[in-house]
Amino acid sequence: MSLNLKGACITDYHTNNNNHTDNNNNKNNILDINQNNNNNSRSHHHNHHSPSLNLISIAYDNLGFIYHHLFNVITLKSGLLTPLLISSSSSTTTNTSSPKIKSILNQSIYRNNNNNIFVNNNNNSSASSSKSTMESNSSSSSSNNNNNYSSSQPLDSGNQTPPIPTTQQSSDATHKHNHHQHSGSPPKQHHVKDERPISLPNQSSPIKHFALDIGGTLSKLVYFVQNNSHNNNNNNNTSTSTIPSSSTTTQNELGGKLHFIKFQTKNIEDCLNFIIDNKLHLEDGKPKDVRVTGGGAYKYADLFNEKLGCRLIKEDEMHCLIVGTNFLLNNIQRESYTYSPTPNAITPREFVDKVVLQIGSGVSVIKVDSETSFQRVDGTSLGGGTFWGLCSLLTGVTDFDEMLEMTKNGHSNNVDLVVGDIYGTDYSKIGLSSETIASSFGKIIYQSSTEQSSDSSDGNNNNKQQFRKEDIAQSLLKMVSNNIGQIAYLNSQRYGLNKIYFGGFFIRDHPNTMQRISFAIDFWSKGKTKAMFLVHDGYLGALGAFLAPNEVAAAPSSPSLSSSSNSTPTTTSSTITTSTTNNNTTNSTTTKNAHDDDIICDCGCEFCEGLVCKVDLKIDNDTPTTSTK
Ligand SMILES: Nc1ncnc2c1ncn2[C@@H]1O[C@H](COP(=O)(O)OP(=O)(O)OP(=O)(O)O)[C@@H](O)[C@H]1O
Ligand SMILES: CC(C)(CO)[C@@H](O)C(=O)NCCC(=O)O
Repeated sequence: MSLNLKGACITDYHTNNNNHTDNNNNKNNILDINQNNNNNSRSHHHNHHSPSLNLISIAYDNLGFIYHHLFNVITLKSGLLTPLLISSSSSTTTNTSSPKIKSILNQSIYRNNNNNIFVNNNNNSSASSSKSTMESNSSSSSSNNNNNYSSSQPLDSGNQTPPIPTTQQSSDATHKHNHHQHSGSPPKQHHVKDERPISLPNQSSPIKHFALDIGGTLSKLVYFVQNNSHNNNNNNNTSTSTIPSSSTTTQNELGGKLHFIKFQTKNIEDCLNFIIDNKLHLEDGKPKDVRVTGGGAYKYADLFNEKLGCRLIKEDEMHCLIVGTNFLLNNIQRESYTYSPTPNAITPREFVDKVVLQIGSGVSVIKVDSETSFQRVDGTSLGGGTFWGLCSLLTGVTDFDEMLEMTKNGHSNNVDLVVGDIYGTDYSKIGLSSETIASSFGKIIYQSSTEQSSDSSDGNNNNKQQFRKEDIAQSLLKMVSNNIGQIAYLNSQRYGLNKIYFGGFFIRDHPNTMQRISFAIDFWSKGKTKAMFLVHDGYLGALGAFLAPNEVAAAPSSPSLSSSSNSTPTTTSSTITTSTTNNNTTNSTTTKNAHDDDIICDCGCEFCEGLVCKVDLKIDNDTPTTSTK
């Protein structure tokens, strides 16, 4: 199947109506100041969040097959696009009287935590709040449990129709793997539909290596699978049950895919077993070098050597992060998107100075000056690990996906102290609405002490049980995301940059998370700074390590990144600046700028829509890089 994505240049991803998404929240968060503050430009910006634009963003959704079908069916074929665009720019209200439009507005597109997309009809709710939508998601998805990928799924299953996932579905390979641990020997087949692969249709030479980013929480693996000629252009589930060995790839087989999978770092053995089972580490039966970034490159170097017999080549984390980010922005047309729909939210063709925030366990803030130069300028320990850890402590839930589900059904104002609780009204003089969060979790002690004075028999603080897990989870998510948003904004101001890219597994396209961060940036910058998200947000570093042999920068206008970055992990105050050289690495060539032509996926994989890299990666695995330690 050939997919011509011509014209689909807007890469907004928006899952719901912003005016509705935070239905429970928008009365009590820091960002709602502007709703009551006429002086704030965000009230204007809110107009962009009209249902019509949400629809446009749905229509332009960059995340897969639903985009394609919805866009064609709803907008192009029905001719709805133009009227809706006009409506969105000229009015804050949308004529929703048409049954067709009504049904579309009640339809939400979701990309769940497994990066799969599905449509949900909220026909019973004209105000399709996140809560009601996600509730119906749960029910719709549970009815589709049979469609889950299982660990018996063939590894190279890129030609399959995407499943309708469950919202509770575990998304990392560890869980899948653990199901089989009792057997003593790990299964040879693993769940690998974890993240969306990137198609490399023009890849002409074999890629023999793989790379890892071993972080404090998750270990991310990137590997290449050459297209199997007899699987090509074939949508049925007949792929081989194991990854074709890299040593079996030949120059005759054009094209292939980059695959992405993650494991919990605390179960690093799972990752090693996956590599061993699929012989990723062997070439002609002999162990080859493996490129690893993240703290685990240091911590687990010996383990890799012992278990795989491989030499571990350490790649600098910040360096890989920026290499991976730049590569994606340069080469994957549909990689970046904004949560808030704006007309110019397209993947930039030219390099833009930017701030990149990596939200992993902790947060790194990196100022990127050019293709070849960057600095880590800030960081905070209040990151994804904070949310996960505190949420687990306070709610007893340990699964990250379950936590995020809980946030959707929470009312954080039950635990957060808002301005109205303190003032009894707005504090409009300084622009604070009564519903602005004055103190995250500030209401807990207030309510606890009130309770205690009336019932002092509870000496074990059991009265805290009155707080719902969902409310706590939502409050935590807001607290961490608002804080990250504020730090991001302040750093963008510090350097006069108006684009902030967010990476790291904390994001994972989660609507509430993106909404909080986007609103924070939007609010503080009065709409001038954009929060951008990336489809492969969790894999930036791993991809950077994968590209490290030659660090291909695909756009001909851009020089190849040649790094001389510091080889030691950075601290908050430290700076890494890559040297600026315009020398393309000898073997690093590009065939075309990915943006020059329409993106046509010819591999038959619906997952590849818009995630096609036209570059022919000439990676010389034998050439050591400057970042090799
Ligand atoms: N399935 C999941 N399991 C665990 N954490 C998840 C999951 N999905 C998302 N997360 C979030 O992602 C965070 C980890 O993100 P990421 O993998 O980017 O960081 P890391 O590389 O492990 O950390 P660091 O870069 O700080 O060493 C977790 O702290 C959690 O907030
Ligand atoms: C330590 C790293 C770089 C490891 O990825 C990350 O977790 C981080 O940036 N933490 C924040 C540390 C700080 O700057 O306060």
